[in-house]
Amino acid sequence: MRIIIHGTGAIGGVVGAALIRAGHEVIGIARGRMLDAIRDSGLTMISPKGTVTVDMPCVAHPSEIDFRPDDMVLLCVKGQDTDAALKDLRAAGMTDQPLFCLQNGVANERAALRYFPNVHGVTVMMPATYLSPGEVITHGAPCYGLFIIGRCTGGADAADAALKAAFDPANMACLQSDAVMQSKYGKLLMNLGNIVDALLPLDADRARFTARLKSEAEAVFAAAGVAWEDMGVDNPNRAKFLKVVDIDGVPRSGSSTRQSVARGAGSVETDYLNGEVALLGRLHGVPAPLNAAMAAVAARLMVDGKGAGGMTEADLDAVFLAAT
Ligand SMILES: NC(=O)C1=CN([C@@H]2O[C@H](COP(=O)(O)OP(=O)(O)OC[C@H]3O[C@@H](n4cnc5c(N)ncnc54)[C@H](OP(=O)(O)O)[C@@H]3O)[C@@H](O)[C@H]2O)C=CC1
Ligand SMILES: CC(C)(CO)C(=O)C(=O)O
Repeated sequence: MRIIIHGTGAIGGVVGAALIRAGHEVIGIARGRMLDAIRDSGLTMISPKGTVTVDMPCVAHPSEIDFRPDDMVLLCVKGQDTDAALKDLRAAGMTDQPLFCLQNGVANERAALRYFPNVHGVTVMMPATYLSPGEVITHGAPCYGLFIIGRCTGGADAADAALKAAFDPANMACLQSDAVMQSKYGKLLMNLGNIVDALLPLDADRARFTARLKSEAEAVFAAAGVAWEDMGVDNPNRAKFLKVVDIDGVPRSGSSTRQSVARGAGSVETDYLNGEVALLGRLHGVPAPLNAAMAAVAARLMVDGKGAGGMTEADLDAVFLAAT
């Protein structure tokens, strides 16, 4: 089995490095300074277990890969980059190989089913950061991360068993689920605070904002008949496999959305997180003004090109007040 990782940032980088360390054949698809750095000096992964550097064969585009029947593809780009990545994979010759979406949100699997028949969801519980080109970190212990996997349409099959067999010995706890999208909807509730984390200074009180976004989303899910599994700290598998621990000298740098803003990535995933709630609300006639407002604020942030932490709690209070 060969494992192709599309998007070697925080998640793809840690997963790729861990799989290579465990002896797997991995090919990364990377771009920009990350691609140059990996080609020049390898990929360095920092974790609570220490620092390792691996050689990761990388290509700049799927068209450079001769797809084989025994390939599996791990999609690790942010939601806003999914459609382009999927089209590139199809044009490059990928057909019915298993595609695993290691992504937040619930829209990626549906997008992938438009192009491919063999689509699997992955709920990613891993506090990872793209530190600099060629360098990623996970603050997860005792495992680097916890992954819930299964066919996105329900059930689990031989491809899920094969991914589990690769992940578990690579210190990435992997649990098969017959209803993986339920855990992904539960994870989505946690990610509604990503944009709040990106907007506010690090010492601000985020909880009162994220609680309101979450409760609005729960009402939308109820109206839409969406079942979800709580993936928060009370989830029994969290305590067993994954704690966020300190690593000397490298503080956890915030949510994946904050990381995008801080890195000047030029786009954020909010339309596929809070925007998913706004979409579902509109489809089911349930208002979701707070989540819709967060998607709009994120879009504005990209236009204005402002950095992370540039909004005060009072600014955000005003946005919430205007939205309701
Ligand atoms: N980071 C975390 O702690 C967690 C993240 N997640 C989820 O995992 C997913 C991945 O997030 P994360 O790893 O943080 O994101 P990153 O931005 O760190 O990594 C994504 C990488 O994919 C690259 N990329 C995007 N499109 C292409 C393309 N067409 N060709 C080649 N490379 C491409 C990006 O390049 P560029 O930088 O140039 O855009 C970037 O290097 C997201 O859905 C996120 O929400 C889930 C749990 C935790
Ligand atoms: C839950 C959280 C915030 C963990 O880092 C995450 O999933 C993300 O950063 O996108």
